[in-house]
Amino acid sequence: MIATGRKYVFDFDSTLTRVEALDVLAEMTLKDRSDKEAVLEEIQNITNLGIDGDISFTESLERRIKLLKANKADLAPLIAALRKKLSKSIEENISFFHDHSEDIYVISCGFKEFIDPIVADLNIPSERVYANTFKFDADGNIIGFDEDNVLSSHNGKIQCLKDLNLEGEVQVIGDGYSDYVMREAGIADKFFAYTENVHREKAASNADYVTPNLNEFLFVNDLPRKVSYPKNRIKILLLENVHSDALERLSEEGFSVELIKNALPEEELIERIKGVHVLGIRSKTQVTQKVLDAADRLMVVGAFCIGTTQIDLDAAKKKGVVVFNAPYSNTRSVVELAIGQIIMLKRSIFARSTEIHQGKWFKTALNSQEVRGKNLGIVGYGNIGKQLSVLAEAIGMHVYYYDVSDQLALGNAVKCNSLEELLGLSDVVTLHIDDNKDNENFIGEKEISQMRDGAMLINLSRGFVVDISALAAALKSGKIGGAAVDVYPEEPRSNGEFFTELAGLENVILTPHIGGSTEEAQKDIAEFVPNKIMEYINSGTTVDAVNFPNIRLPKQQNSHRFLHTHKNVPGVMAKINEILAKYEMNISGQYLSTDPDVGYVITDLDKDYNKEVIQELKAINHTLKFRVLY
Ligand SMILES: NC(=O)c1ccc[n+]([C@@H]2O[C@H](COP(=O)([O-])OP(=O)(O)OC[C@H]3O[C@@H](n4cnc5c(N)ncnc54)[C@H](O)[C@@H]3O)[C@@H](O)[C@H]2O)c1
Ligand SMILES: O=C(O)CC[C@@H](O)C(=O)O
Repeated sequence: MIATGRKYVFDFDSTLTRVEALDVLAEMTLKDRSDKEAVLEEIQNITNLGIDGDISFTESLERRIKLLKANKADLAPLIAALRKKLSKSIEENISFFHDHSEDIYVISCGFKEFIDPIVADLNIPSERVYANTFKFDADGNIIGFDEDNVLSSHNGKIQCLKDLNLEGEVQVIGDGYSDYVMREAGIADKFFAYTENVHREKAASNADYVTPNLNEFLFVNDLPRKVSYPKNRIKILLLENVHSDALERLSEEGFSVELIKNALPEEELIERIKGVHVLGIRSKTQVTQKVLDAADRLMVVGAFCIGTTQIDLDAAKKKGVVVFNAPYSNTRSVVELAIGQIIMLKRSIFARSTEIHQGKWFKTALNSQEVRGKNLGIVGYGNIGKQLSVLAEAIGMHVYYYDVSDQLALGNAVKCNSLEELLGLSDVVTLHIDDNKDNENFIGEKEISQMRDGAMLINLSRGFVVDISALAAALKSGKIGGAAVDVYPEEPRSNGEFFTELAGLENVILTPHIGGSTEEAQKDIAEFVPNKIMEYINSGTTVDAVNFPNIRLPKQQNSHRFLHTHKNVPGVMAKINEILAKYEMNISGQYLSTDPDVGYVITDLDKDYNKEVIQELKAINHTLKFRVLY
């Protein structure tokens, strides 16, 4: 795999290190000066002008050294600071520098006095470091640089590389235009614009290849590297305006993330899903069988909400696509809204408020009651229902609940054995059943007729749960005294026009599916779901996946991890182990999790093995997905 005769020429500042060394030196030497910020800005401007070739490099160097007012004594702390500033992916791939030491050169317009000790840690000896050197006065003050060094002159890197007369393919890796010029002059064969620390447009637009980190560079060159698959190659598409923290978190991890404000219709999603590894959605995007069929790379769907019926979970599983959601992040937000709505409905507040908006004063106690001592009927005693139960009791309500599954009563809440019983008892009925499609028209004409006259209805669960026409009729007739509705059978994909039969009816609070739309909930979701996604991508862990066998995996210890997802049919596990045995793999751990449809086998192995084993494992009948992690 190792290409013979290839030479790698690295830039130093902002490539091997995350910083420009002279900027760091300036921070040190100027730290007690009142004009520090202004001088620092000037130095940085001059640095950038020099890097982009907008002023001659010699001029940039002269001007910066004058402003720096540095001394020999400043170099030791500078070196100590730079040691801590190696670029992240350079640090991760130290073994590349050790294994290829003979073929690696540093050509920098920085200074050997600080570059040599830093790159020595990377096993690059001083004789393969080409850089400027300082001039000092008798007191050790830095007063200039060796002007005879080609690297102190404009485009000096060209001459330096020419003089080296390297054999074989020469690849230059650097962040600046001054690195590209070696390729432009025809002395280097390839220029990789290195953007891990800074993206310089002039360098990137001319590059043969833009590499966001060393892992990508090594991947492209098919060289051994720290990670099996560079994270920048993992494409994440986030829809429906999920909180920007999610974008930040996933981008910081190194993934390539795109954010779109709206949900996409099926045809558009089918186009956009190609090449996407992770899809992030909320409640509006339908991830159908057709979408999943079009998804050629999809590994994970993150539902940035509670509900997951918008996703064909079964089809996803059969394709080895894992789905995560955020089951608790917005629970409290929904509960608080429900409490507010119960009070607002019982006091007819929206009717009174609307009148004043229309210029009408109507002070009355008509249809205005306290909630204290009233009966609240909670249908669906799950995460939301239970929390609401506790808060409603705290404001003096009597709580009754009904759930299809056996749920323990909290506080003094009383369990009802049937929906009819609950409906007949409640002054306010609030729906918190799950988004199971069997719950369609769960509350219709019949159920409404079983409610107390003048009782209120709240729906914060799913739109299809209530027959809207039946509700509208009951509100008009006065059978129902008021309603709060947050969810609708049909909801638009993006903000704009919307119409419902309930619009304009008195004592009806209508909200656009915002039960979980609080800053707190969205921020929490933007942490919870990306963490699940990253855990799965980085380690294979599927804890809390909603459609997949759940398994928490131990940390990989200096091993490669094979993750094999297959249809749960007899013989696959045996076949996997037969192949591992055939290749005499040294297994350090093996984990299995299954459900009736899918088997998920994870094997940790010694790093040295015949790579043909991968092809054989992928070719096993009934394999749904296979990947290697390291
Ligand atoms: N409006 C919003 O913005 C918003 C925000 C969050 C959640 N939700 C929705 O709220 C609902 C509840 O969320 P949760 O986190 O409490 O869910 P959950 O799964 O914890 O609880 C749902 C409960 O409903 C029960 N249930 C299901 N069908 C039932 C039926 N027919 N009769 C009686 N009980 C039934 C279940 O057994 C379960 O205990 C979900 O539909 C969710 O999508 C809406
Ligand atoms: O934020 C959303 O789009 C959905 C909110 C809510 O219905 C949920 O399922 O969590």
